[in-house]
Amino acid sequence: MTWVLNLGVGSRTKAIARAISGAHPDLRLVTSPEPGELTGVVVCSTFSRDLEQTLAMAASSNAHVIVVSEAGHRLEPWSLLACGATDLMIWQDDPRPIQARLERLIEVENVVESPPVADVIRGTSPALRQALRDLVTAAKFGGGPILITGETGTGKELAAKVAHAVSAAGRSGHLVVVDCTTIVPNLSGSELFGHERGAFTGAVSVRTGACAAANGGTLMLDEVGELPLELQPELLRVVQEGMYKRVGADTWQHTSFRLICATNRVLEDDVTAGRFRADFYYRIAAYSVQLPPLRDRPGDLIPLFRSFVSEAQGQAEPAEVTPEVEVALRRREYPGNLRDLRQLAHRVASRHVGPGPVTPGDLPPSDRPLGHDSTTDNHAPTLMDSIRQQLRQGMTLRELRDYVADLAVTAAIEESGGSIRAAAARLGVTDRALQLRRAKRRT
Ligand SMILES: Nc1ncnc2c1ncn2[C@@H]1O[C@H](COP(=O)(O)OP(=O)(O)OP(=O)(O)O)[C@@H](O)[C@H]1O
Repeated sequence: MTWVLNLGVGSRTKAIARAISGAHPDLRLVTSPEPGELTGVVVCSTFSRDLEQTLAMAASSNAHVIVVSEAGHRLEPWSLLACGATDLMIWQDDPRPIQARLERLIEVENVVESPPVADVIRGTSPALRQALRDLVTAAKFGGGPILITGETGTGKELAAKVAHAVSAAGRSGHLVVVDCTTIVPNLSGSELFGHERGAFTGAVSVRTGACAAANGGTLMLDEVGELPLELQPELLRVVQEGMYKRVGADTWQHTSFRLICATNRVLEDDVTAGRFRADFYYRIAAYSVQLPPLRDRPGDLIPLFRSFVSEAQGQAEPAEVTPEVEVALRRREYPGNLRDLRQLAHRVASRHVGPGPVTPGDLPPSDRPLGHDSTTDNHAPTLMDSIRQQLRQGMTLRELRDYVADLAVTAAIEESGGSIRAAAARLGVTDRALQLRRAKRRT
């Protein structure tokens, strides 16, 4: 569902909103949205003091907001984008530019929700959703190399598979994955370029390398930060000109593929330290997509655990978990991100016998929390008690929502060691939205 949000009161504002709503069959007008209504794509007029609040609400609902402004109305585009707006457009008495933008956003969302993406990279948290939008936009609507970054186990290889599947390259050729940690420099990149018979000791026959195998498809260089420095200019030539020579050959070969690179390193630092070539880096980083660590996707933890358990047991329905197990899972750390979570779920699946939920005894001893107290969520009754008390004192639903949100903000900032950026990522809002919220609550 797509929405036009008409927050303004002036007749001109309403006229604009009506014109926009006529621009797309799915668009609807709402005047005072509730968080649950902010699904899909939202277009709103800007004449509202509630705009920042709406943007914060939209960010946590995975909704897009295109802010439509009248010509001459001064707005701060960069701060609005930092607050979570998707774009800022000037109303020119023509709904078509807005319609075109909407159609693109809807197309990207549809691809993000389609089985080749959603069934492979599971999860619905705002941080992951944004990364998937970036990935789909680069893969489907851009043509250059894509650099996927993220901590170990965040799904970079899966993301490369998804990018291959949704890009034009996925329709004809194969996805060829090369793990750069396994490339032996003194074979001069035979894995990538192939070699002629007798090119070096052990080259008993001609070999076609990954560049040939990926022709018409996608070449993924996993752990690209480990690619030997001396091979980078040759690969740069392949990416730019589509030409390369097999090791020991005189003749040029032609190839054409989409390059996707993945790394958990900060390549800019490697460039500065001279460990990675700057020209190669800027070529492979035409589009950059950063996958969030699991700690920044708290809403995905339990659903993914449940689906990993059922996957390991060959069950269609996600496994249930008891509240104690849920608390223990939430308090655990996952340095290997999704890989850790999946392996833990598989260990649990080997012990758990259904029907019925996963129980504390299903957690292997080495995966159990230390001590008795940490297996129960002592905060839940306290919060409920305090909500009851506030209700008795006459707090409205809106005030209660703010009250709980304030507690969540405080907890996120505390747990992030005072870092607004990390807290904002955990809460699924932008840094600016969090700063604005705090500033507003202080006044
Ligand atoms: N969103 C996800 N949904 C389901 N499974 C996932 C998701 N992300 C990662 N996984 C699983 O986690 C494991 C690690 O994923 P993957 O190998 O793609 O991560 P990576 O970032 O490439 O890791 P590394 O940097 O260590 O190579 C795999 O078993 C993968 O199936």
